[in-house]
Amino acid sequence: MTGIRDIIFVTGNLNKLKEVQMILAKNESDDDINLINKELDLEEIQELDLKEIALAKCKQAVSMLGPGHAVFVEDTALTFDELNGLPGAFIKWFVKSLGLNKIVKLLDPFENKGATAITTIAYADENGEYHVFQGFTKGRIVESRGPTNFGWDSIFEPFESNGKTYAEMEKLEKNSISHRGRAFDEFKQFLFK
Ligand SMILES: O=P(O)(O)OP(=O)(O)OP(=O)(O)OC[C@H]1O[C@@H](n2cnc3c(O)ncnc32)[C@H](O)[C@@H]1O
Ligand SMILES: [Mg+2]
Repeated sequence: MTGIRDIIFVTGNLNKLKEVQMILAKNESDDDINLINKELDLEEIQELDLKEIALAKCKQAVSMLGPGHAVFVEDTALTFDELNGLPGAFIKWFVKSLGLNKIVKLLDPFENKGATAITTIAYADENGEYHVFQGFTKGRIVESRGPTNFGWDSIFEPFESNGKTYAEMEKLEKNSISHRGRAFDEFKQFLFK
């Protein structure tokens, strides 16, 4: 499919929105997305299955917006190697209730500080069909370094970043290796295939 398409992104997270706008700003072809942000209060089901969470979020968005729109949501998780998939999607509540320093301390008993950042995108097309895309970035949990304005950016050091935390990286650099950047690579491939 070619041309400009209106796609609604439902999120209340401005940091996320800014990254997604940057990621989608330039396409390889003439195709383009006109990204429309809607801030709807979506309930997040308590689940470990990331695809189920994103799909449930997207279905809620569709029921609030009505049929006929192309709409997507994304849900971002952080899993620790030693905690078998946790905190996963619950990372949001860990950041809110514990704060970054206590999250780092959770891993004190373990030598392995390995973690994986995962973005799951759930997209409902104009015909009401659902599609899911994911991106993964591996790294490790470190003492907080860099600005702390975006979630757990300052305690996650990707293996591909030459020792920088996400928070210490330029946005373009982060997007080029990030969980979000990779999930949107998949999404764009699907949209413009
Ligand atoms: O409205 P939505 O899109 O749901 O936005 P949210 O802030 O609720 O986001 P999530 O449900 O995906 O929760 C993910 C948590 O991880 C944080 N987060 C998301 N992407 C991140 C990134 O790239 N780097 C660091 N923290 C991130 C975010 O601030 C939340 O605390
Ligand atoms: Mg959320």
